[in-house]
Amino acid sequence: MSFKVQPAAPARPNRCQLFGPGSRPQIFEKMAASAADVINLDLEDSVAPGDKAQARRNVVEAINDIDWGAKTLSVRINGLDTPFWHKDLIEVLENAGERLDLIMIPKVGNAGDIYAVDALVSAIEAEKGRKKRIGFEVIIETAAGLQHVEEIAAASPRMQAMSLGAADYAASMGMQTTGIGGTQSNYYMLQNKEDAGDGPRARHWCDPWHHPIVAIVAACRTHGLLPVDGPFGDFSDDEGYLAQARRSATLGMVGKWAIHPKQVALANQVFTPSEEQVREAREILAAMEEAEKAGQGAAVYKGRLVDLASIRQAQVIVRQAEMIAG
Ligand SMILES: C[C@@H](C(=O)SCCNC(=O)CCNC(=O)[C@H](O)C(C)(C)COP(=O)(O)OP(=O)(O)OC[C@H]1O[C@@H](n2cnc3c(N)ncnc32)[C@H](O)[C@@H]1OP(=O)(O)O)[C@H](O)C(=O)O
Ligand SMILES: [Mg+2]
Repeated sequence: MSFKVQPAAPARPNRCQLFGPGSRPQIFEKMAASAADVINLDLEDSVAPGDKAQARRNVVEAINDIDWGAKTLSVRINGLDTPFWHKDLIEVLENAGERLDLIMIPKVGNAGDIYAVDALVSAIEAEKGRKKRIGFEVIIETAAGLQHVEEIAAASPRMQAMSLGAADYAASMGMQTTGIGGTQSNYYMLQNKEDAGDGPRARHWCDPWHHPIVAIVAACRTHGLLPVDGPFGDFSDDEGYLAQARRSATLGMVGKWAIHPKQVALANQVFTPSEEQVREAREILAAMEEAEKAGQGAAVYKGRLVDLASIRQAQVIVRQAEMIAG
């Protein structure tokens, strides 16, 4: 273990973030009634340029008037390369009440982007006498964002979470795909000719999102943030969504976006530890307690080795379950 102890991420559930365009106020009450842990009211890419001003007014009204219960409430502003982002912040933070929790900053390229938003948010908070400090979540969805992922994670004490935005990431990297997340038909390994013999050569699907996911998880875990998987665009493909979410959960992410309400239950299913997983984790902790009493650092559980690292792994699952249960 390094001398610097790994900081804990914010202790709040973040299994599913449900998005809705700020220009579509008819769905806001439905978003509030959903089972998502986090709500993202969008001012960015789901809102046409001509609708930005009205969308800001809709979002302010929704923050002030709708009962969002215990959900984390976030507004996604426009990118710093647009003429919209400063007005998003000024109009929302000057007019919305203390119910707002987070600002989501898209297409972040380096720590300087966070510094700029932090400076403006700090000035508005001070001027308006806002009591609750607004937190930040960011989207890693450009080549520059990925290159600077660690400095971005460390950029401000306001930072709480980081998501992968698969669509803009693919565009920025020049990837040959128009899909938003999931398996890509042309990204495969082909079985050796010799191994296939006379039969057809098998294809093994690779995961084009693996590298950015691991980079985001490592940056988040180093600096105490929540790593989150972004959108899966084909909302008619539940199996595809589940497969993507399971890969992200296995790699350490805590949740995934929903761009349609039917994806909320799928995310909650994957990112809530199952009773079986929790029981097994508790049994491992009990087995290790017995081993420690007997002066041993390792034990056998269901025919396999468990040791001090197994305690830390099991604690991740038990803590997740306890935090979700409240
Ligand atoms: C890719 C990058 C991104 O930016 S992703 C995030 C931005 N995108 C969005 O915010 C889109 C959010 N989703 C929607 O706008 C809609 O869900 C839709 C357009 C995808 C589909 O809407 P539609 O109304 O056609 O869908 P129906 O199946 O008819 O709806 C059924 C029912 O649900 C209600 N509904 C629809 N959407 C939502 C929602 N988001 N939340 C809550 N409820 C919703 C709808 O009103 C219907 O209700 P009913 O009539 O049954 O009462 C990323 O940055 C990257 O780069 O990767
Ligand atoms: Mg995007």
